[in-house]
Amino acid sequence: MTSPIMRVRDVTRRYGDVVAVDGVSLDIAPGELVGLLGPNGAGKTTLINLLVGLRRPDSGTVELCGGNPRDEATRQAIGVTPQQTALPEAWRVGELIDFIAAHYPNPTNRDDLLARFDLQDLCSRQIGGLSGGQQRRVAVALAFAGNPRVVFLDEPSTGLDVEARRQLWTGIRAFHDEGGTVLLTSHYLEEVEALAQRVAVVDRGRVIADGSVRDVRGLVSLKRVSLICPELPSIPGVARVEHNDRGNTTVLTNDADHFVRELVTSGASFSELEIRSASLEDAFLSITSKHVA
Ligand SMILES: Nc1ncnc2c1ncn2[C@@H]1O[C@H](COP(=O)(O)OP(=O)(O)OP(=O)(O)O)[C@@H](O)[C@H]1O
Repeated sequence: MTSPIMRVRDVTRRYGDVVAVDGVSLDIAPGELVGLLGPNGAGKTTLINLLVGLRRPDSGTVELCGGNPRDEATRQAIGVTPQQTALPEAWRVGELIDFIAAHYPNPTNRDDLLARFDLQDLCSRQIGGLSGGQQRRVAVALAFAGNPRVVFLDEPSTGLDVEARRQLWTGIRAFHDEGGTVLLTSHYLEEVEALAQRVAVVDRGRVIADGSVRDVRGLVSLKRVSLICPELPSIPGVARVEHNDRGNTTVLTNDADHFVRELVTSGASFSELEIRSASLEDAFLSITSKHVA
């Protein structure tokens, strides 16, 4: 079996009392494109920061390209786009690409990089004059300027419209098709589905699911049934039940039709029944509760 290009072993990282990453182990093989999915505060950014050497683990080990991510030699093989970037406003896009590329021994050709991310028309524009979405596309393209082996993208398409997002995906895919390894975080299942083969779901600092995009898709085929039902009977096939203060009950289930049939057959009194598709957040809750159980 090929050695992993990223190897995380029993890693824990705390900030004061907050355990941001809690005993995580994760291997990523060369050429994989992996999506990290998880709700706000799950620990995704911290995991990336540990992998790129910006943070040190409190315990456990992190290996990148067979070395320590804090070594300069290792870092020359990677490209990173953080969640938030502040690009120099007075610089032109082409100047910034050249500046970043100059830090690497064998950088990507500037024209190829611009073409890959459909940025040719912006090359001589000043960064400060670009829209937020255009700046974000530049920030993502910069991760590829050093001709890296591995790229880390933290929420790459935040703030982008559908067209810009697709252009970005094309550039990321082209890198992956040439054998590049990518680890990206996203709140958009659609994005992970469009790009990744593998998804690791992170919640409260732990990897609670790790599988194919199809597996995770299966998790979000859940339906959210809300109703008022003072005495909800026990019905098989329910992933999660929540009651709120206003007397509403929410049920997550893979088979809403079956749930409703059983509810009616039980004779329980209910009102205000409503069925919707579950959100990704719901899916996280459902797998988290299974994980805890
Ligand atoms: N520098 C810091 N100091 C204190 N707490 C931090 C710091 N960075 C992160 N945390 C906390 O660690 C936990 C994990 O945060 P992290 O940013 O890794 O999550 P995330 O999954 O990337 O979230 P989001 O999707 O909102 O970006 C959160 O509870 C966060 O408040």
